[in-house]
Order: sequence, then structure tokens, then C-alpha cells
Amino acid sequence: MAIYFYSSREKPYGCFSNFSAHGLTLDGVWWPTSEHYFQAQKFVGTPHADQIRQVKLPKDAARLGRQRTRPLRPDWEAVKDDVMRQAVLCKFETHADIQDILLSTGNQDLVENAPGDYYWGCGQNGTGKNMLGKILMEVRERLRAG
Ligand SMILES: Nc1nc(O)c(N)c(N[C@@H]2O[C@H](COP(=O)(O)O)[C@@H](O)[C@H]2O)n1
Repeated sequence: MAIYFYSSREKPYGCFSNFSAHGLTLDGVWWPTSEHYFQAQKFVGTPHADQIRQVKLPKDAARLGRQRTRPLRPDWEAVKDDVMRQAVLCKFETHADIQDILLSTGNQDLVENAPGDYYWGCGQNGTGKNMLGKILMEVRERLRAG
């Protein structure tokens, strides 16, 4: 059976959303959520990356990261999956409680039920790539292997 998740407020699987309030340290600094880290990497090496890191809420980090008033790093399309892998792995390595929730899902498919997102989620009609779900399943396997 597949597990669908989307809102970070849902229990118990809202913690699979990048918007969940689970901070992490990467590149030597603290990020309030994996969404903050992911969005900031679009502008790595510029002051805007740190501006994104410093906003309070993940929805604001996403809004800033999605603005196209500043240029994206030129290799973004090539690196974005690895950026997401790194953020998600670090988040679940950092927080034992949500690591347990991820491991408790066994071999079930994990699907981000994001209606407007056909890349990271499954989209409105289920045909999306579900890359976040796939990365969560990879991370689950890696944590299981120890
Ligand atoms: N909560 C939420 N709302 C949306 O509108 C979404 N698209 C998602 N999906 C997450 O968005 C992040 C990537 O967005 P961009 O590639 O910057 O558009 C990523 O965390 C997805 O899991 N979630």
C-alpha cells in the first residue's frame, strides 16, 4: 500500500514534507527546514542564499526560492536531485524520532501528494515523477543499511 503525504501538519507522515519543522546543519550552518536548504541552494554563493536561510517559515523560503527576479545557478537542473538527497538524508539522520517513522514504513511506496507539483510530487492526476517520494525511499534504504 502506498503512503501519501503532503501537509507537514498531518500525523504521522507530515514529517516527510520538506516543510516540516526539522532543522539540520549542512555546509557548516543551521537551516530551519530542509525546504530552506533546498531553496537556498538555487542561489548558492550569493547573499540571497543566506536571506532564504534566515526567513522564519518554509513557505517563505519556497516563495523566495521560486522568485525568478534573480538568476538561478546555471547547473541547477543538473544538481537539484542531489541537493534534495543531501537535505533529506541529513534531516532524517539528525532526528531519531522521524527516522523511526520513516523506517516504520517498511517497503511501502511513499508519494508526495502535491497536486501542483509533477516533479517532486505525483501531481493532481498521479502521473507526476514523485521525486521526493523516491528520494525518501532511497534514504530509508540507506538508513536501514546503517
Ligand atoms: N507544500 C508544498 N507546496 C507546493 O506548492 C509544492 N510544490 C510542494 N512540493 C515541494 O516543493 C519543493 C520544491 O519546489 P520547487 O522545485 O522550488 O518549485 C519541494 O520541497 C517539494 O517537495 N510542497
